[in-house]
Amino acid sequence: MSTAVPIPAVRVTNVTRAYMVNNERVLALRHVNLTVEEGAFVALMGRSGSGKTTLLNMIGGLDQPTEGEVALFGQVLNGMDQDQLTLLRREKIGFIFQSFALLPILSAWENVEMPLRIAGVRSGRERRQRAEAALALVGLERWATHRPAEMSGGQQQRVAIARALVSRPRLLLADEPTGELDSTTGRNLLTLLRTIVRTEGVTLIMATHDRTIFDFADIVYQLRDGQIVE
Ligand SMILES: Nc1ncnc2c1ncn2[C@@H]1O[C@H](COP(=O)(O)OP(=O)(O)OP(=O)(O)O)[C@@H](O)[C@H]1O
Repeated sequence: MSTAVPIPAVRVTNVTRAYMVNNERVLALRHVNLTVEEGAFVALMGRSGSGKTTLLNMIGGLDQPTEGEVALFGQVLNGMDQDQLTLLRREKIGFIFQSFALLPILSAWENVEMPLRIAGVRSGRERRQRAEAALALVGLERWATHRPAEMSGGQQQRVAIARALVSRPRLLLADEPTGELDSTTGRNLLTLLRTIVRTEGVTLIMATHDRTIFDFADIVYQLRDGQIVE
């Protein structure tokens, strides 16, 4: 009798990424192996330039490995064309950035519904309801009609989290999401993200150099010079 082994959310196998800089080969990642189980909150810690963003970009299908393989939920990304990668990102991944990346002329709910517009959800009513539900998840239901400039940094990042969640992705990728927040707001945001991982069953991979992550993540991997060292 065979026991079913769960398929991990992310499997990175022997990934190397080389860039050419002034005719020199720079290795942003060197033979990285990483498995992330579904529903886990995993942090990638390391100094600036250690390869965190490059690794997140590989996992999100935004960049291709020079060597090695990346698989999401058992689907190998290598060899997919841009259309397939775009579809995979749209359906499976929510992205959160350090700079929030909200559109300033749109209200909170209009920012949050944008991925649904892009994905072709026709019904305005459905988009609105889903955007409001995502805003409620981050505690901003009363801020739906406000524009980013009327909100604090922490609130703007929560809008960005709602936007990342509105398509109900199975994987969230966050690059330094607390980088522009003061430490109390940063801790509140990490608490919220951990709650979302638990209640929504989503998998979260976060790049950070903020050491408070040790209080929140299930597993913290250290990157140094393009390698996972512990
Ligand atoms: N597009 C690129 N072209 C050339 N070199 C790059 C490129 N992207 C990254 N690198 C190099 O790869 C290495 C890893 O960069 P990466 O941005 O992944 O690090 P990081 O840990 O995310 O840093 P930070 O915290 O500053 O974002 C660095 O040496 C960087 O200069």
